[in-house]
Amino acid sequence: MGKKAIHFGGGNIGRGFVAEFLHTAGYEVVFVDVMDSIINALQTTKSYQVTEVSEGGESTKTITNYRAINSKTHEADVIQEISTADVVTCAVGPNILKFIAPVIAKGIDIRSTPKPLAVIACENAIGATDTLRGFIESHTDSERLKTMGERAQYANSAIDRIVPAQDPNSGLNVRIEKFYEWVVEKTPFGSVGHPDIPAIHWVDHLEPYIERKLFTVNTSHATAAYYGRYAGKKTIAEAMRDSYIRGVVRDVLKETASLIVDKHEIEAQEQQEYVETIIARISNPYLEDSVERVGRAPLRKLSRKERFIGPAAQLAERGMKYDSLLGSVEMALRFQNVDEDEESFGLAKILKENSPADATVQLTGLERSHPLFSAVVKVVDQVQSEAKYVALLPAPLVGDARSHAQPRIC
Ligand SMILES: NC(=O)C1=CN([C@@H]2O[C@H](COP(=O)(O)OP(=O)(O)OC[C@H]3O[C@@H](n4cnc5c(N)ncnc54)[C@H](O)[C@@H]3O)[C@@H](O)[C@H]2O)C=CC1
Ligand SMILES: O=P(O)(O)OC[C@H]1O[C@](O)(CO)[C@@H](O)[C@@H]1O
Repeated sequence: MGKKAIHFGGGNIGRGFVAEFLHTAGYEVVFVDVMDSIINALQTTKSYQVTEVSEGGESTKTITNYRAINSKTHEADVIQEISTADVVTCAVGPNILKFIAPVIAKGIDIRSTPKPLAVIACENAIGATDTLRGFIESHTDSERLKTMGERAQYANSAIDRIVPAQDPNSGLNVRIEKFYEWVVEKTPFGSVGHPDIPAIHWVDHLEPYIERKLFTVNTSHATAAYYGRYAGKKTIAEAMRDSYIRGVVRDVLKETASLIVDKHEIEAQEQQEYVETIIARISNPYLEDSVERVGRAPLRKLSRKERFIGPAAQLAERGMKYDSLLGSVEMALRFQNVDEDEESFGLAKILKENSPADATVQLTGLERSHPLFSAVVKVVDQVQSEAKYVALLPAPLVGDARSHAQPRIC
């Protein structure tokens, strides 16, 4: 029998990154999703295309050998597929891991194949597979947990490839950037050995890779998104063409680079080259990437281990500079009430209903005694005060107040 991978989340990264490389590695891919339109499209087609776009032109790959199951309506089928699969991956968003865990737990529990299942969560989050594993274990009988290692092995990963929102008329086809990086821990596979997926860079220690990625790619990308949206830019490329925003992004990256070089064994020169690659990537004019997509889910992005508070907290602990990161936090706090982004409404509510210190605790998870805490409280206070000021103005003046609130943006 051929190799089989079950992939949760047939969205942009699922189709345009994970499935592409699983397919290239010779796996049959079984997509699992809850969105009828995606499942129907995957069930009624035999192939879709992944097109890499860059200055060098376009190059297209055709993805075949897949099936799809809707876990909302066919959970038992998903469980059966997992029981005989080689690999389970997911790209559903870190907040969805708890919803996919029960079905994975059931599939793992009935496995009788000699080789354990390899579980790799492909989310933008530190330790996403560990998080998924925690949820899977909480849905597994305590007696069965003792032998879990015979049935499943779990490895954390870092994934990097910009897949913007797609043209609604493009069906399953995906337009993406050429660059990609998929780094996965190899130690959890021990003597069994890791799955044979050539696109993966297998490493002993993931932390330097995932911190470097999250605190460079995602910190800079989200900074451009939040400053860009505030300045009325539509896309990240447009934001990055603005000399003020580009300068801010560079300042922020100087701070995260100082942490990465100080903490991990990465040379300053190597980090600088990485920074330049990332700036070029996020400035890519061939990717129509909206500031709303890149800024999405601000509550997650403002949380304790994430792209802003994560590095700023570590810099504060080391007595190093973090003020540019605070600027990104300030702009992220202004990503409120954005259409189709539930978290942006949650953010507005938290800021409206809490004191600056309580809002800081709720949003960032920072301990009140942490050296970064009071600086973030000040920023929260500032954003809350602006909202109160604007709320007091008669409606016709609100537009003016907003334009006065943007003097720093060219
Ligand atoms: N788009 C990008 O450039 C990158 C995204 N990522 C990460 O990949 C993950 C997915 O991102 P995208 O593909 O952009 O999002 P997306 O929204 O395009 O795809 C997510 C998919 O998950 C599905 N889903 C939601 N709940 C589900 C459930 N309970 N069971 C099965 N499927 C479910 C959705 O229907 C959707 O098809 C996120 O963690 C993101 O941070 C990482 C690197 C790059
Ligand atoms: O949901 P998140 O954390 O923004 O993840 C998607 C992000 O990951 C990246 O693709 C980088 O790999 C960004 O382009 C993109 O904004």
